[in-house]
Amino acid sequence: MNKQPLEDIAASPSTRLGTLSWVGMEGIALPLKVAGQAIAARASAGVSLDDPTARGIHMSRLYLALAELEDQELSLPLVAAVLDAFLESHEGLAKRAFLDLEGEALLRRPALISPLSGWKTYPFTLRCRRDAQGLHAILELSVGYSSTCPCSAALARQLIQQAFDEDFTEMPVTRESVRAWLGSDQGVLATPHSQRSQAHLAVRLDAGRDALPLLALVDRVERALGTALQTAVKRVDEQAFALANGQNLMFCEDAARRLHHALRDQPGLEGFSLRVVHAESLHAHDAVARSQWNWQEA
Ligand SMILES: Nc1nc2c(ncn2[C@@H]2O[C@H](COP(=O)(O)OP(=O)(O)OP(=O)(O)O)[C@@H](O)[C@H]2O)c(=O)[nH]1
Repeated sequence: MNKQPLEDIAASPSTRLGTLSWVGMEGIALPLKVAGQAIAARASAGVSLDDPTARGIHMSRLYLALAELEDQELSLPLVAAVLDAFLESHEGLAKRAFLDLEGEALLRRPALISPLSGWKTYPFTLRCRRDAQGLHAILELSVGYSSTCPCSAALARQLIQQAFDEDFTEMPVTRESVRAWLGSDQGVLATPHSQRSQAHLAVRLDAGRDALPLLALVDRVERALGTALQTAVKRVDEQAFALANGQNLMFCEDAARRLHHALRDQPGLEGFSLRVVHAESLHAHDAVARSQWNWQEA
């Protein structure tokens, strides 16, 4: 073992002077607890280098401070404590500290009708910064849902009406014959197109609130859209899903407006930006809508 004192290059003066806006590490593997579940996450940890003469920051001090996040439910006070530790361990070097945590929240979601449930992942990134003004926190979250095209539904209904006119020329039409026709393939000879869709949210959190509103946001978004992707599904659930889609026909504009209003009603948000993406089955391209409230792109 080397008994000589270890040279500390980071502490030596830099030959080229200059401050740096961000220095740190990206892609650090880190176990987190989100909504009660242990998940594998990735952290980006950094500080500003505000001493123009200092050669480097102390990467190990940032890395070790992350251990605080390991076994406790992820919350804003916890992140604030880690960012404070970044700054305290870089006194005289850094005025701003940064921490991004990226992972997939794992939530148990109930079936629509049956007593079953299953797991769904929701990709998220929590982007936090600590500076002289305090803590700034942005939560990005993606929620999948189903969207059925209202135009396609109207066109399909028109075809069904035409088929009815052609098939029922004889009068009188009986209730039984119409009922049998409706239950046949001929009764639903055209179906609207629907697609798996994504809502991507970025919300600026009120740093005075402790809990991360991840579960509350997922619940609010899925309720507003009405057509959440399902986990465990029996036929009774599939039928309820078909009904939910029929009752919630949506262009991407409709989905974006629904979410805008739902997020405006969510307590603890200081602003948001949202983007909905309908991966059209009609086209090989996507239909996209965006909306913001009290938001400036970073
Ligand atoms: N600043 C900096 N360090 C790097 C970089 N790449 C690797 N490191 C290494 O990160 C390691 C940890 O740095 P420090 O936190 O300063 O380690 P230390 O000097 O043993 O720890 P302290 O005594 O707390 O300062 C060092 O061995 C550096 O060489 C880099 O690009 N910049």
